Amino acid sequence: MGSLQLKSIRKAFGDHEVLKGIDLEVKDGEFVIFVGPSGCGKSTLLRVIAGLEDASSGSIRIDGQEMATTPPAKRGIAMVFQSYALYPHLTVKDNMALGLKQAGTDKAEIESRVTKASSMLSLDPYLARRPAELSGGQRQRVAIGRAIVREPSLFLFDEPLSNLDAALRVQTRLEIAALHRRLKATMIYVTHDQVEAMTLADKIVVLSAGAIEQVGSPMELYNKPANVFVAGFIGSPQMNFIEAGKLGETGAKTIGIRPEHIALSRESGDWKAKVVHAEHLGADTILYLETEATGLLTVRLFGEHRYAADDIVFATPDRASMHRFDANDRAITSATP
Ligand SMILES: Nc1ncnc2c1ncn2[C@@H]1O[C@H](COP(=O)(O)OP(=O)(O)OP(=O)(O)O)[C@@H](O)[C@H]1O
Repeated sequence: MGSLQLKSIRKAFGDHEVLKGIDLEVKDGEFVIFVGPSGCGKSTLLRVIAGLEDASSGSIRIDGQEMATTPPAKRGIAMVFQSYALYPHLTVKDNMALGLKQAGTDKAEIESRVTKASSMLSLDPYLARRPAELSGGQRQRVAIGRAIVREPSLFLFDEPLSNLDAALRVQTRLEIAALHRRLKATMIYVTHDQVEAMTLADKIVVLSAGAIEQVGSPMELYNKPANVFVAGFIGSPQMNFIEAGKLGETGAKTIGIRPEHIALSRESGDWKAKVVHAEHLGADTILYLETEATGLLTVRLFGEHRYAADDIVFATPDRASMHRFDANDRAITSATP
């Protein structure tokens, strides 16, 4: 079990209100990811759920039980930090077992849980080592193992992969996805990484300045962003925003078009443009264009292309994939599907 309900959670540090009334439902077994710009309150929200910070007001329920006065150790939560927070003088095995020992768990039970977690995370060869003798990825697996042995109803991850290099991030990301499938536990995860958010989450929560902008599955957020903020935040490279008037569009203030929804040709198309810069990434080509009609435009083409700076090209948006936003930056949803 591990459902979570947050109602009107507020948190202020002095007169700085960091969380401005958060309402959120997380179902048992869901993988929920918090994303948002630096300083928007992601870590604070996670810490409030864990009980490491008290909310200024609001209600936190885990499996229906109010947690406001429940200390962190009694919430059935395990938290995995970016910094691993392992004890340097203890072996891997003792680091994993420590929380259970402190809780007075029976020796045989500790042995059995540590053995199970260690085999799940391929840590068996390292059980006698100390953290300093491990790679960053191995240390993070120990931190995850220490969380698993507690058999929590809720796992909280605060940017667990951000200290790892690119290859290890991918590997550990796949391990976390497999772990979620296997444990069927509820996981709440903070990240800056779009790929982590899009690939791991059942549900993404987009936060901005202490408030929720939108909650939805990765594809809902990509295909149907509720407002300009979410449209610009989800997706890389970022969506292009064009003043609707420039395109002769009435009834909208801003038109959004993703870089991957624009076709390019040397011969003809809707908008004549000059290539300002070309990034050849192998699988993709990212082009930055200057157009008279729309101003700066980013285009993402799949595969290799020979476009280069100063080339004259023609860009044509896929009109069916355009997003329309009103004067309040909210998405205009068409009446007809
Ligand atoms: N203990 C504290 N005392 C005062 N202000 C704090 C404290 N902890 C966080 N803040 C402030 O609260 C705001 C939100 O911080 P938080 O760490 O939750 O953001 P975040 O979204 O996790 O950011 P990042 O992505 O940079 O980690 C920031 O403005 C931060 O300075």
